[in-house]
Amino acid sequence: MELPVISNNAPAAEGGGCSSSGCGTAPDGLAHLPDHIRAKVQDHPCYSEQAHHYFARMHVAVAPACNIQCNYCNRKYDCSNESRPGVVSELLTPDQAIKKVLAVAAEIPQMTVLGIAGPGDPLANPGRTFDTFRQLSEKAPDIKLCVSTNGLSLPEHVDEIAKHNIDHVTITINCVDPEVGAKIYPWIYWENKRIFGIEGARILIEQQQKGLQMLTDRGILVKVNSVLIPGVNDQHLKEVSKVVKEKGAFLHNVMPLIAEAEHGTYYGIMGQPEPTQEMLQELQDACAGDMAMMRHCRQCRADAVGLLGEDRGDEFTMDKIDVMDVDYEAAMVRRKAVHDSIIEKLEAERGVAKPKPTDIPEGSRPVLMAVAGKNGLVAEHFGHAREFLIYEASPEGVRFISHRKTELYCGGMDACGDGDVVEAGASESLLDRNIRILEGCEVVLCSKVGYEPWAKLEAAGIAPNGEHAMEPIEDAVMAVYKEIAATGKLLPQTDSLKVA
Ligand SMILES: C[S@@+](CC[C@H](N)C(=O)[O-])C[C@H]1O[C@@H](n2cnc3c(N)ncnc32)[C@H](O)[C@@H]1O
Ligand code: SF4
Repeated sequence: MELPVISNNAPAAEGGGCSSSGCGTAPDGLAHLPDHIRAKVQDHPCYSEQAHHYFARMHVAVAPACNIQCNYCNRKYDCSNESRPGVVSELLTPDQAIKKVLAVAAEIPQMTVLGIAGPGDPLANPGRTFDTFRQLSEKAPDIKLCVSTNGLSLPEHVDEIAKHNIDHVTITINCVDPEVGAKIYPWIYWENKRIFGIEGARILIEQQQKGLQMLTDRGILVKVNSVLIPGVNDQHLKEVSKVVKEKGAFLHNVMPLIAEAEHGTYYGIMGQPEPTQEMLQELQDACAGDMAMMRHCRQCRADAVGLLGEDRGDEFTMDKIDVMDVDYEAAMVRRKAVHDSIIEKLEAERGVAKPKPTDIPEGSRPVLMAVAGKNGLVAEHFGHAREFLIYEASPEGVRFISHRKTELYCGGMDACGDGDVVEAGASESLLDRNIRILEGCEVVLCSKVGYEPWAKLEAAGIAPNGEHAMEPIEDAVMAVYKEIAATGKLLPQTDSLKVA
């Protein structure tokens, strides 16, 4: 069954959907979806860019084992500051997981989605995984269920997935060519033996493609994750996007490889380079012609809790949960009220198709802006932001590009830049590093910024802007773009931008 695709890719073709607020169609591209599909994605923070500002997710780490080895994965390494896939602090039994989900859902009513994504492969631990799903579908029917898998055992579990009403499945597909696969997967465990190299990759690819087809035939939404590995599959992922789209995948999430040597992965140890921001965006744009792309993935831990981009896992460790008194029946009433009010707001936003901006001169160049945002608003102090959302403003409108992670650089009471600046290393302060991370952006929008970061941002050619605090992000970005356009600095002959 061919599923309709979320049109969250921009620049949009004429008449196409677009996430941009200025391209003449509804933001987030959900408006054109059939009602039953929209209902599945509009409150799912991974499937809808708009929803991720408001709705939270959680993962429970019930699945320790894996049936393949990826050259980028080492599930053993944990560190409280570490937020990346496969890493967990506490492995849970299914019963503990249920307790935790009910406690978190009662505490965070906007938590709509429960995923099992490891720390190994959920389908290599089917007993623990499906026990968790079975209990949850009985005890918390208002929570959407998701599973992430490498796909090796997917075909044999599709019926069970359907039985538990799991209508969102993520498959990691890094290649459709076994020769490429052999460079990513040293071995798989298949029919009680280890199979190495090209033969192992061939079986894995076959199983992934078969599982994908079986899911989409049943109308289950599939997101495909692909890890972008420079020099290994960077030239190949466009083909992957095309193939999975043909099989009915709903969304493609191309994620950057994380390959730090201290994580102890094969790639990390071998010095395999990670992709740059530009490589990632270029590839996402290239694949966008074939299907809808996810650009807001935060590559969560296997026990993440909260909005994408935040991790509240420390508030919900089992020792804390064990002493919580949860009345889930009562919580469900509150959860429904919160859910419905957010959906109402999102529907109202979607109903207002913003026209293409008229007061931007023809031929104006696009501008990248970094936003310290929260809940869809320009809401964070520059010094408090742990990530910046990157938007592109152009004559077509505003589109979300990506996020960039930063670190709290201010150790003082006032994190707006007036406290003690923490050193990142011998040669660079965290503030300097954060500013380097924002390279390529010409404006930073935040609710407040201190004197020191202000001066350093300006020196780096990035205009700090605190004029749009608490405004909706896309409106604020467009307002600043128009201000810049009015100065005439966006036309082709202009060299550098300086906002007055
Ligand atoms: C930890 S896995 C768990 C689910 C399942 N085992 C799988 O691989 O799909 C979740 C996602 O993180 C990705 N991932 C794991 N380690 C990574 C790394 N070092 N860099 C980028 N992505 C990584 C996986 O490819 C997968 O898409
Ligand atoms: S399939 Fe998932 S859990 Fe297994 S090695 Fe690969 S990334 Fe790690």
